[in-house]
Amino acid sequence: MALLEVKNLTKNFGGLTAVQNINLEFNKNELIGLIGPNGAGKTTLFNLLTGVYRPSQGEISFEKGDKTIAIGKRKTSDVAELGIARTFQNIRLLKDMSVLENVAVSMHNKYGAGIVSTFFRLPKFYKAEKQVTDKAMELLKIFSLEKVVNEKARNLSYGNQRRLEIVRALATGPDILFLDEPAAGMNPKESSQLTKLIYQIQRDFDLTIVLIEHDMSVVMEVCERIYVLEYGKVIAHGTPEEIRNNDKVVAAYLGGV
Ligand SMILES: Nc1ncnc2c1ncn2[C@@H]1O[C@H](COP(=O)(O)OP(=O)(O)OP(=O)(O)O)[C@@H](O)[C@H]1O
Repeated sequence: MALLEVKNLTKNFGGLTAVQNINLEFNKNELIGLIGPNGAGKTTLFNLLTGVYRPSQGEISFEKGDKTIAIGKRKTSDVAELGIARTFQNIRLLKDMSVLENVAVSMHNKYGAGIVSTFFRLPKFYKAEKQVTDKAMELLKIFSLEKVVNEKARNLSYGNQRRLEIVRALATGPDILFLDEPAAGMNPKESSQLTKLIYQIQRDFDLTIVLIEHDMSVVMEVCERIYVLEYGKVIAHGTPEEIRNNDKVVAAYLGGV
């Protein structure tokens, strides 16, 4: 059974159909690429899968324990709490908070000590605080951000801001992580380091990762399966090898690469 399954998903914006009758499946522990030309509907699909947009038609179901949960009508915060995390194309950090605070805020729900113990600073509060800090530091180390924990997020380099975004998403303890162009704006060295990290965290954290990425070297190197979108429709899916040799894909997207 797939971890997340999409059936006949459609999203209309007025007269424009951004996502049209899409069917797809993401399995547990898979690293999946989502590619396609500009305007193909990739971000709209992410927004549908994470509760930002309501589908015009179709179903999204998520397996949680032994339950199948319909995502289509849930709020973003509910979807996140179920174990579906994401990053955004345009970085969305708490820019005036420190790196550590950015991660701690993401973890808040998971390790929250409750309003009473927080207010009266009961032992439970300090225990929860320490748990949050330890866990945040552990994650920040994986992304080589441990030396900048006290910096304001706005002062980080662009590459580090992108990495912090991923740490914040990971800090929510997701089952599935959607990364919207994580290597955008990075230089080739940063992008290659990030590729290795994505590969590593998918394995170490037992995660399903779905990646939108224009950098073909990243997608082809790490993804086990790839879906290709064009004009809101899935025009191909398969292994990197199959996608590389698919005539429709070459014509639509890879031709110029
Ligand atoms: N909120 C919205 N209102 C109206 N049209 C929208 C909205 N969001 C997206 N669209 C349109 O839907 C289509 C798909 O856009 P989307 O951003 O999902 O594509 P994309 O594949 O992510 O593109 P890119 O690679 O450039 O980010 C585009 O024609 C876009 O203009």
